[in-house]
Amino acid sequence: MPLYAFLLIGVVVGTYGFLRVLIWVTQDSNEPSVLVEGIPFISPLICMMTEKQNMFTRIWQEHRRPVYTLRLLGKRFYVVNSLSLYQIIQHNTDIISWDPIKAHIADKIMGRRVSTVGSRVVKDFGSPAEGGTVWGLRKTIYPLIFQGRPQLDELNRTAFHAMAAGVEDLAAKGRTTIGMYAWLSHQLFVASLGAVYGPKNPLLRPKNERAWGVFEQGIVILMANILPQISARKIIRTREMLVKELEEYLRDGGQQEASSFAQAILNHFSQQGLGPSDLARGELGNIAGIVTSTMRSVFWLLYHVVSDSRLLALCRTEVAQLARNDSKPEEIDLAHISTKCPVLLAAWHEVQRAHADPIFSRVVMQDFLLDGRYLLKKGASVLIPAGVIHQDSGIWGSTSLEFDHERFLVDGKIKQRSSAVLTFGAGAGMCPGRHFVSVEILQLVAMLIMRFDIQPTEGGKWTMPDKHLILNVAFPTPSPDVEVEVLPRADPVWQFTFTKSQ
Ligand code: HEM
Repeated sequence: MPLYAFLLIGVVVGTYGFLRVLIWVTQDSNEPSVLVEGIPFISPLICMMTEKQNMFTRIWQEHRRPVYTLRLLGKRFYVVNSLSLYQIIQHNTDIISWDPIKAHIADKIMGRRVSTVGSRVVKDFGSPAEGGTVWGLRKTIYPLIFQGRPQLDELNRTAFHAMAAGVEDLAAKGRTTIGMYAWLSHQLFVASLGAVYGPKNPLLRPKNERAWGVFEQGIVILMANILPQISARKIIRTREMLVKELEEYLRDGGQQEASSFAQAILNHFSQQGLGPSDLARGELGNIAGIVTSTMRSVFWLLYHVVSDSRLLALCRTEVAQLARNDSKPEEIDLAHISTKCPVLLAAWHEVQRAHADPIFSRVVMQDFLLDGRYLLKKGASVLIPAGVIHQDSGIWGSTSLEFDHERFLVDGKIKQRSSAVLTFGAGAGMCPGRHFVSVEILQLVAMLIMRFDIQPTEGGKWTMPDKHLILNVAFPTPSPDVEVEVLPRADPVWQFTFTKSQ
C-alpha cells in the first residue's frame, strides 16, 4: 500500500479517535449516555435530515434506551423515549421549557421585519409566566374551543358546511376517480381556515392555497436558519406575498366575519400593540398549526375505515344511528359524531397512535436531574419523539406495530383517553384545537362513507402508501397518493346537518 494511503488512513483514524475522546471529556458521567453512530458530531445531523422521525424509532428498536444523548457540533440533544420521563418533563415546564423553541419558531416563520412591539411579543411568546402573552391565551382564549363551549360548535358548524358542499360537489360527478389525499387535504384546508378566519380569508383563493403549499414545505428550512437568504429565497418570497395578503385582509376588516375564537386571539395581540403587519406574520404561524397536521391526519382515518370491510360496516351502522328521529329520517346530525360513534372514534384514536409522530422539542433552562438520575445540562435541547412511545410494546403489547382500533374499546364503549397517546401533546401546552380537529375529521369521514362506496383503482386492492415524514408535522403525508374510485350510494341518499353538540 502506498505511503499516502497509510497517511490518509492514519488521519482518518486519528480524527475519529480525537472526536471520540472529545465527546468523552466533554460529557459528564451523570448525563444520559452518548449514542455514537458513524462520524461523531456529524452523523446525527445527517441522519436527522435524511431519516427524520424514523431515525428515533430505528435507534429505539436497536438500543431500547429510555434516554440518551446525541452530540452535534456545538449542540447536545437529550432524546427521551420513556413516557414516565416525558411526564416528569411536563411537570417541570419552567426548567425544561418550550418557550425558547416557540419564540424561535415564531421568529423564523414570521421573518425579522416585525416592529419593536412585535419583537417583544415574539420574545415573550413562549413564556407562560402570569400576565404574559401565552398565559392570557391559555387562561381565557384557548378554553373557548374546549368541549361543551358554543364557540367550538360554531367552528365545527362552519367547517361542516364547507365540507358538506365539497361532498355534494363530488356526488354530483357520479362515478369518478380522485387522488384521495389531494381531495381530502384540500377539503380540510378550506374548511379549517374558512371556519377560523371567515369567508374573506385570502388563503381560500386557489393561488394562495398553492403558495401555502410552497411555504409549508419550506418551514423546516426556515427553522434550520442556515443562510436562509440563499437556502430559502423562494420560500421567503412566498411568505412575504402571503403576509401581504393577510395584512390586506386585516386592514379591510375581513376578521369581522371570522370565528369568535380568531377574533379573540387577534384582539389579544392588538391590545398588546401589534398592528396588521405583525398580526399577519403571527397568523402565518397559527395557520401552520391549524392546517399542516389536520390535512394529513384525515387521510389515514379514511384509509383504515374504507380498506377494512368489517370496520366500514360497523362505522356505517353507528353513523346511521345519528339519523334524526323526526320528519327527516334520512338526515344525519353530525353534531354528536364524537360522542355517539365509539367505533369510528376508536379508529381515530388508533390512527393517532399508529401514524402520528410529533417530536416535542424543549430547552433545558438550568441544570436538572431528571428522575433523580440523569443530569440534563443548561442550554441543551430535549427531544421527545412521540412515535417511539406510540410504538412501545411495553405500553401497547405485542400488537404495538399493528393497526387495531379495538384496543380503544371496552364492551363496545370508548375507553378513557390513554395518556400514552401524545398526538396533541400533554399538560398545560396541550393542543387546544384537538376537539375542533377531531370533530372535523370524524364528520368528513362519516359523510364520505355514508354517501359513497370507495374502492382503489389500482387492481381493486388496498395498499398502504409509504409515509413521507416532515420533521415539524405530526402526521406523515401518504406517498404516492392513493387513487380511488368513488361511487355515490343510493337508497337512501343520506343528507347531513350539524345542530348542537350539547
Ligand atoms: C391534527 C391536527 C393537530 C395536531 C396533531 C396538533 C398537535 C399539537 C401539539 C402536539 C401541540 C403541543 C406541542 C408541544 O407540546 O410541543 C399543539 C399545540 C397547539 N395547537 Fe395543535 N394540533 C393540531 C391542530 C390544531 C388546530 C386545528 C388548532 C387551532 C384551531 C391548533 C392550535 C394549537 C395551539 C394554539 C397550540 C399551542 C398551545 C399552547 O401553547 O398552550 N392545533 N398542537
